Amino acid sequence: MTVVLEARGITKRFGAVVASDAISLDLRAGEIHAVIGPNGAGKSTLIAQISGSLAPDAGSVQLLGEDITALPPRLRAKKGLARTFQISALAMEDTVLQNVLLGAVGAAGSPWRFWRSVGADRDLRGKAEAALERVGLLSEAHRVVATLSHGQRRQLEVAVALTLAPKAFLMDEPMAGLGTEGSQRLTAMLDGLRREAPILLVEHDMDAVFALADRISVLVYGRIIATGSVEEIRANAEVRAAYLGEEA
Ligand SMILES: Nc1ncnc2c1ncn2[C@@H]1O[C@H](COP(=O)(O)OP(=O)(O)OP(=O)(O)O)[C@@H](O)[C@H]1O
Repeated sequence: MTVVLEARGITKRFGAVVASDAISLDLRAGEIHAVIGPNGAGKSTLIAQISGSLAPDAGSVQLLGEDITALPPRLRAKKGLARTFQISALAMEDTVLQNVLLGAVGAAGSPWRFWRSVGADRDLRGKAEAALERVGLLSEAHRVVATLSHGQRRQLEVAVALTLAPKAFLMDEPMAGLGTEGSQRLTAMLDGLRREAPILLVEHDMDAVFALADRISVLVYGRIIATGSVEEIRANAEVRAAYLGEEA
């Protein structure tokens, strides 16, 4: 199976803390690969190094075989590495459609055109509407973002990311703060999204992880102690002791 994204030997120390201890993992076409682990295990630090907001002390990141370790986040995003849910980057006073158009214009590489002519740019508008349809928000296109539910905002963030024609998604706790219904709706949406681009998913909500993940990697003290299917991870004694056990 095609490896889309690969981290090799990612290492990061903060003083005496080894937050990433030679972490290697890959993300393959069509899959959702979840990274789970207790608080402080190093999940956010790992995602930050893959997305480029934090430089590793050692190791490399490859996107479709290209070494992107030295690229800043913006250039990684341009190459198709789409990070969502980090901090909401939505413009709350603008409409749903305007937010997606802004993303589409950014992807087209000419933001200065936005306020003058974007409304007339059919190609961009078509891309924005297709992205909204994909996440189930087309009917809300003219609503102001501030009036959306948290769950709808997450859907909108995915729509903005989709305008980049992503090769891979990095998702950091998409279910955080959502109620049961919102989580279920987002889970259903992410379920289909993996066909467009594979998803590296950091998530505390184990219902969502077990429902979605093709593979799970378990991170404990900066080290991956196991990678496998949902069944393999559930049955793994070391994982149960280190992580799942404490939740039971
Ligand atoms: N900027 C920093 N400076 C110093 N230590 C840090 C820094 N960022 C993270 N750490 C430490 O690195 C370790 C991993 O933290 P990280 O936030 O990556 O874990 P996490 O698995 O994402 O945790 P959580 O599930 O609580 O979000 C922790 O011991 C944390 O205290």
